[in-house]
Amino acid sequence: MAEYILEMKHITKEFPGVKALDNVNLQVKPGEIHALVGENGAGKSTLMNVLSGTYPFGTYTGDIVYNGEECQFKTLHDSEEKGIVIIHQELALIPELSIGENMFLGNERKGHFGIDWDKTYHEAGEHMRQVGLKEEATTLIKDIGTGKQQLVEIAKALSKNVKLLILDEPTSSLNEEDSKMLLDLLLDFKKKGMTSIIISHKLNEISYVADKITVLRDGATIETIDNEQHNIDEARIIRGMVGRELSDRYPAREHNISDKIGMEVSGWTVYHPIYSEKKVVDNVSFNVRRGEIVGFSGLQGAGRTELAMSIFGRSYGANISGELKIDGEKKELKNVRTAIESGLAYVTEDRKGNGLILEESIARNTTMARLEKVCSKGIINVDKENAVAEEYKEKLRTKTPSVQQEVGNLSGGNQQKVLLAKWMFADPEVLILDEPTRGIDVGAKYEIYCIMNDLVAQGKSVIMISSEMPELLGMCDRIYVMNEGRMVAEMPASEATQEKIMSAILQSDKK
Ligand SMILES: Nc1ncnc2c1ncn2[C@@H]1O[C@H](COP(=O)(O)OP(=O)(O)OP(=O)(O)O)[C@@H](O)[C@H]1O
Repeated sequence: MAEYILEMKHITKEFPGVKALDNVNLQVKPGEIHALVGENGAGKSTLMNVLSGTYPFGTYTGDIVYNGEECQFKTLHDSEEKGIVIIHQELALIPELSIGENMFLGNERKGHFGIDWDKTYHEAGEHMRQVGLKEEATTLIKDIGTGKQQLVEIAKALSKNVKLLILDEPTSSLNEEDSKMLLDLLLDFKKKGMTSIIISHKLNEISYVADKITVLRDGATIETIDNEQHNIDEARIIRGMVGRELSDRYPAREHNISDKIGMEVSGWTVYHPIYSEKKVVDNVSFNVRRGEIVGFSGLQGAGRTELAMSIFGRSYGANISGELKIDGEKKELKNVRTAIESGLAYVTEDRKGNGLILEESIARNTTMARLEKVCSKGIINVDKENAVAEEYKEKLRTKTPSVQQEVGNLSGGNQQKVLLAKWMFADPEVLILDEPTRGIDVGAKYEIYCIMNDLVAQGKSVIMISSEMPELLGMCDRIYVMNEGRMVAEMPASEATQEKIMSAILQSDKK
């Protein structure tokens, strides 16, 4: 057998104005789990898109040798035929179709009279068993959580006879339990001889699963570290990624919490927009002071996003009741516009669905929530708009050749930065951040934390919803815990631990 199952040699790929990959090399041995790490915009996704034929042969330079054979993939289908399957950051499943239908979409199991449904569901069931997915193959995708959807994608890859599985940030929207399950599944596949490449910003997960770690920086290969030989710690990976030591993950802050309450919510109840009997948020009360960062912890489905969105101008839910006060004054925020005018901002976890217009420029997306701030006499002052966008580009170190670039062309993490810029420019008094560092590299995370510190230093209030407990513990003054739509605990961050938070959740489950 050849030493390497995959060799990518001298790969260079350019987009207008950006050299996304500059002479990149990657060597992967059969049966290993190979991690690709690097800052946002380093070129990780682009490299995998070259490999999978998403960027066809001819649009890049360099060679791909797979199983000893030189490959010139023109489509995704070409690479799949060789057993190379890529699972993207944003899952490509169709919510209204069943697990089985999704699994064989475009690759249907045919009988004499069209699709053979018995065969479809039988085979789907087999692959679901291989990934430990305990559901019926006829269950609709929209009725299962993200963790299980990710397993469906992997089962789908198995149905295509995958030999080299590529996962682009597979755990970014999974909770800790689902992430662990997925990583253990990869380790299990490895024992059976499968090769995987995994892109992730979660360095603890990389240290846990990866045999080798290749670091990309600014479109170039920096190094490949052997985790088996050296048992790599996170600090070592960070050094490779950002080219310097990052001694502290969370910037220090002078605690200057005022007695004044910035926002107070009492008895907040929200019903599901379609299943009108279902309470998604149940009689929740909380507050955040000026100068304070308050964290919201909980498992997926705890109702935190729904709570935040329903407060933010009734962007979610039906039959919303409860009282909301901003700076002691009772408010009725009937829509997003009144919410923004009342000094509230919500940075969504779903940047594509809710936050950004991908076909628009970075500049327009930055000013969108408060266009009037760059208008004179009702007309947008383009110079002013560009200057604002430039300022935030510098502040957040957004990687782009120009603020005129369409947001859709940015890497995932850089899109997140534009979303943050948009809401910072809105200059809110109360800022709700929903998973603000998802898909963000370690260096940029630090910068986002610094911005949060700046905001509270100016006397604003910040609420952070996060599924990463270390981040909540590292950044917040106070932590609320939600479970199944209810508020189940509140504690000062100084007294909080991961165990205490988990036990509050588990205790409330028993009630
Ligand atoms: N279609 C495109 N048009 C123009 N530029 C692009 C396009 N796709 C990617 N780029 C640019 O190429 C560079 C590499 O992007 P890529 O998505 O590969 O980064 P990444 O390492 O995967 O980042 P992240 O961790 O944020 O997902 C970025 O500067 C990005 O803006």
